[in-house]
Amino acid sequence: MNIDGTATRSIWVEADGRSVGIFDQRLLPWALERMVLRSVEDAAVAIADMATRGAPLIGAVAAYGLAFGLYEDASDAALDAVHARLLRTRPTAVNLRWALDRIGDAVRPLAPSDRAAAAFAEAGRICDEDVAMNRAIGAAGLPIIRALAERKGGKPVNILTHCNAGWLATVDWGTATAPLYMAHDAGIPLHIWVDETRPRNQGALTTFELAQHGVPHSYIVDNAGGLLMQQGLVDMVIVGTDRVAANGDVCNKIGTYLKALAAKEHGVPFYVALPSSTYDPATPDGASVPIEQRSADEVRFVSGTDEAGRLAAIRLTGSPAYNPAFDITPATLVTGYVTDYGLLTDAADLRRSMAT
Ligand SMILES: CSC[C@H]1O[C@H](OP(=O)(O)O)[C@H](O)[C@@H]1O
Repeated sequence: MNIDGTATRSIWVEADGRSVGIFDQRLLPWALERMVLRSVEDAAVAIADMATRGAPLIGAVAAYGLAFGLYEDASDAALDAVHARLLRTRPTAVNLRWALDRIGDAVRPLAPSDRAAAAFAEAGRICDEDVAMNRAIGAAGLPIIRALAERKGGKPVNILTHCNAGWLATVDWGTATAPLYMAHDAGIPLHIWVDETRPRNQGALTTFELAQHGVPHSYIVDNAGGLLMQQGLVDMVIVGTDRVAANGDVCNKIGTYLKALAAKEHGVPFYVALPSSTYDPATPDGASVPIEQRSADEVRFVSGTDEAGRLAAIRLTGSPAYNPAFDITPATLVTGYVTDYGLLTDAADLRRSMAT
């Protein structure tokens, strides 16, 4: 997508051909700073601290991280150790394991001297395929929005989204946002309600993306969605996901479940956008997904950037805090899964289409 009219991805190969660049998402949307990742630790710390984030993107960064490790030591033991180090960074998004396993499977049969370059190339393919999957998700979601627009007879379609499942969370396009960008580009009038998504406020990243693309939107507090649905101001909800279990349960950013409950109550269709790399047939149900517990300080402090673009934090309370980063939306609350295989309706449909 674009920043100030210049096309960019969220991750790119640097000129040396063996390091990668990313945006430091802790500083967005106020400061646009790039970071170069050259080592396993660079990649691991960037993922754990959420300098880079979003299920598909952390998979891509981890894939390059594994290649960085192999440049240092391409033995079987090093491969296993680096795989384990990167896997420990964040537990919930299945894309991380998916990408690490894919690189491991691709290079293990090779001679150690060939492994690093092969891993780096495979990480590039993961990135390119992610872009293609997100484009396909956009194409699958576009008819849903077009149908709503026809029903509204030219009035803007109001769509609520939670967290950032945009191009910053993927390699390009985004999952939940791909249909929004395609609908906007097709001339369909849209207005997006963007949940702020405490405590990390990924909604601010979504506003940055939508503003850059010229998509009308409003930033709302996390608790506003219920009222807006009650008042008929939401035509559909679309969110991304970090893992979809075999039974169709959806793990996504904390707060998603409440939006799904409100949507069910008010008859608002609730869609989940995912690439096949986020479907995990090995996890039977939502209760089996490991929910990341992040630092209590993410709740106790509000973080942002100061006038100079430096990270700054304001303390809200000294009390103990609890910070589960994700929740589970049961499959029964999901209207449909917008995927690179098209619009899928239930767990059986997911299994048939996506399981390899
Ligand atoms: C398309 S990304 C899915 C997902 O990633 C986000 O999590 P985080 O910001 O913690 O990495 C969020 O749950 C998005 O919906």
